[in-house]
Amino acid sequence: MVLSPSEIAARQRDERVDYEWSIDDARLVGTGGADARTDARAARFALHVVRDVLDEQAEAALVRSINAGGEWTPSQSGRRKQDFGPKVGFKSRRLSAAHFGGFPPYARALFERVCEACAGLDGFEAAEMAVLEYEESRGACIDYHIDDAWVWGDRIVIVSLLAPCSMRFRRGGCVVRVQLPARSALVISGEARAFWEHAILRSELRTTRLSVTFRELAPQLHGDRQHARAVRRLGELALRRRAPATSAHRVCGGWRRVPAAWRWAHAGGGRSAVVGLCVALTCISVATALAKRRGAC
Ligand SMILES: O=C(O)CCC(=O)C(=O)O
Ligand SMILES: [Fe+2]
Repeated sequence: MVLSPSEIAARQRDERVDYEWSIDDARLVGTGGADARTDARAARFALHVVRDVLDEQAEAALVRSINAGGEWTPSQSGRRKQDFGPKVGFKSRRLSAAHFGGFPPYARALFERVCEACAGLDGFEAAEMAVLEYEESRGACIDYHIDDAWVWGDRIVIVSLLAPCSMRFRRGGCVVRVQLPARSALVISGEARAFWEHAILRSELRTTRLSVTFRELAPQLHGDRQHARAVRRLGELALRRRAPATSAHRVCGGWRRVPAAWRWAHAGGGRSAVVGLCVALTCISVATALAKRRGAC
């Protein structure tokens, strides 16, 4: 069923919240709407929210880097995004990293800070970093969804910037509301990741908020021959390995910051360049030989 924006807004207004997720003691607090059915659904719901992974100064610097370093593109439901990761064909279930040039320079410090602050991120290899902007004047929001599990792994890490918001989780009619303060990190994994849809309602955003989401690849992609190249390239260029001294921009730059000629060569133009050069050299030698012969005559 496809709902119009006004129908979605009406449903969102009517939605009852059964539980609030209490950040500081990591448990659900019933709001009075809960009953035995919702209790059973919520029994194994768990999240990890960590306050103040950044201080205000670090947050301001990060927002400056985001705005200075990347190009915003319009996304759904009034959001704008900057996406660093593979191209994902959601219908075809194909992944390509041919144009992936790495995360922007600020990503490494942020990722390391988040890994230090949050438990349970051992072995997390970020394959995508997505920055979203929710501007309240555009009525930005994100509708209920579950992040695609064929491409993304169990853990999703979201850093909230500039404004607090609440994210709702829903499963079979049971709704949990989670407060996300600015500068906090949220790790969605386990049941909350696999079975609960999440959303941010229009009505629960008062001022502009940014979020930075890190995703790891689904484990089955690592053994999938069809995606072997893409997986290797993501592993080499995202965050995991240190940049070789001569090509720091490959890890940290992203295509926009790389000189056009380099970008072209690495995007597949290199082979054509070699062929072009060979043709040109052959033409020059033929022309020179002809000229010599003419001179000799
Ligand atoms: O912006 C957020 O906090 C949530 C983003 C999200 O759920 C998504 O991109 O799938
Ligand atoms: Fe999501």
